[in-house]
Amino acid sequence: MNADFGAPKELAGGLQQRRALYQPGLPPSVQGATVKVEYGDATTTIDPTCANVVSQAFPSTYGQPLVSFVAPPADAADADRPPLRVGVVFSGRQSPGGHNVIWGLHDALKTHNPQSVLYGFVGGTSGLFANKTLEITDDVLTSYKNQGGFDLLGRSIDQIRSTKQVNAAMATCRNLNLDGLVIIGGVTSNSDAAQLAETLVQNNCKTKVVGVPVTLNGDLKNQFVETTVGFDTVCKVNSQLVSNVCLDAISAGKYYYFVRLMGRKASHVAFECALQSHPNMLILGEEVALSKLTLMEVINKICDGVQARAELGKYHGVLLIPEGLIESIPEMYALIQEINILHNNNVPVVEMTSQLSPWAAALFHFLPPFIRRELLLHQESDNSAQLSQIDTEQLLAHLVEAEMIKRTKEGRYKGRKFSSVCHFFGYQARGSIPSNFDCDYAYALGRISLHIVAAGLTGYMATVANLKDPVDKWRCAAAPLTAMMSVKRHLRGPGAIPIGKPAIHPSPIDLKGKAYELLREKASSFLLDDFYRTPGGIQYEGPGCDAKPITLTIEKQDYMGDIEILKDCLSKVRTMVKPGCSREVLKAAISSMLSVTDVLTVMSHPLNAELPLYHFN
Ligand SMILES: O=P(O)(O)OC[C@H]1O[C@](O)(CO)[C@@H](O)[C@@H]1O
Repeated sequence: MNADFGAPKELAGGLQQRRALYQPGLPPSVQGATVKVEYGDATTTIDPTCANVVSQAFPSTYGQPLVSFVAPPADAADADRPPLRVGVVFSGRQSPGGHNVIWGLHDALKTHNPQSVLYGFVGGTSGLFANKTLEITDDVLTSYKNQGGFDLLGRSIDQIRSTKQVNAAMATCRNLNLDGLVIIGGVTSNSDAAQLAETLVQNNCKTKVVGVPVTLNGDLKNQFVETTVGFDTVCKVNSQLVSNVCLDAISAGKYYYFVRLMGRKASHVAFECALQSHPNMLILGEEVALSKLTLMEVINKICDGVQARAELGKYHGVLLIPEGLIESIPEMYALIQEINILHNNNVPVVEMTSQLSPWAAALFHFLPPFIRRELLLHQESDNSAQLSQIDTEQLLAHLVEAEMIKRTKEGRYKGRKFSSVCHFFGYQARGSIPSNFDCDYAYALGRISLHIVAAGLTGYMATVANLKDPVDKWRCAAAPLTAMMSVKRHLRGPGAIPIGKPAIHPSPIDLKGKAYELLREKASSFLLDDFYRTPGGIQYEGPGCDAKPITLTIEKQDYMGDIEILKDCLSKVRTMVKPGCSREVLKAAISSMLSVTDVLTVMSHPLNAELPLYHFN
């Protein structure tokens, strides 16, 4: 582990230094030293059928109200603000923007009272357990502002769960006399934050626990949380990489690129990247799980696509695969579960295959050796397989090739030989310099975290609503972690019994949502027309620097659109179509050159009816 955490780092000239000077936008309500805290309705849980289980597991922190932070009235008396002692820990995996949470927290803490102290736990959760701290000061932060990675403090495991771990965390809180502990991470870390908050209350420990939604996966999403820190950056970087391989593919016309994207079980990253770069195929884990597609059905679906393209004389293509796809295929999921049980029973890896059920063993032996080895790796802290280590893209490419050879032999496929190249895009994007959106969002969440502690609230997550709007319209709030919890069930349907411990679970893609509907509409055009889009690299200044995730924008679209986007679209379209053209021609022109968000905005804008008129005035 790096012994040098917190040391100033040398920023290369140019972009990196300019980024360190970027001042994140801040919603007006949290710009001052104090905020007005408004309490809303008491909460239950996202899934009301689990309310009893959650309330029993969290007797002290269940049912707390929603909280909003608004600007105090101009004539409000300046209240006494005693100094606070706060700790912060990176618990979840690295995600671009994480450093800005600490920066925002630090600035709010010092504005609250300059005597306040912020401790960062060195080495993540293991630093929290061992009370290894670094005092965060403005000097320490200087070279980490708006920078990628989690290298200011580092991280270890995303887990504060066992009795030993919880007791160690509590001992540190007591030892440092902390008023607050801010835990940065995704669904697993925030579930653990809820449990720690409850335990601290029950043990009369004064430390207030706050969770911050930071994960590239974008899967901590619910009625309180619109998106997570890092998702935007990671999708932008990956979309650029995907679009690069699309252009490479179409240039030589000889390879199918199979690209697996990080994001764990939910397919948000792959979905967003598909909307940004328009590859030929996207296999969503959520669709596969819903339709209960077997591995060979997935393979046949891909082969049908390859064959349809070959009939048009196309022997290249780009296919996106979420890393969680493997667990969405029912028989693979069942096999992984059997392996997990063997791990939990401490069965040595060499003995595992002999202890699988007959059908699981048959499937296991059907798989190529590299996948077998990867499936046997020890599971993650959330009991899922080590998805980043399983080369699902290679498995699919291997099986598609075998199926295309079979179809050729049977005379069902007469095209050229199928040829593939595989990629896994994950770590490359995870360490990226964060986008403006992630810098602003993370900084605001850091500031909100301090207001949660100062208000004496525990077991809350810092949240921001209205994210699709400019920063001055963002609404700052806090939601109880227990309100986001549910319990896994044995069976589907009304008789289903909740089992296991309450937790915040990853939210899948909404297959009834507007973004999905849009993608479905475009699917056959994506497959056959090579409707590739080149979003380019992240823009930090100038046009495009304020772009938000497409999925966030579409789902939150109020259909009044943004007049500026509309005008921009019109000026581009003006160069493409003749005056008086039909609506269809206009729509085709818009679709061919603009992003799906822009198309949606333009086509659904109230001015749309007058487009041809407006366009040529
Ligand atoms: O390989 P690592 O660093 O342990 O983590 C990989 C996992 O972390 C994430 O990047 C973030 O949760 C996942 O998408 C991925 O499966």
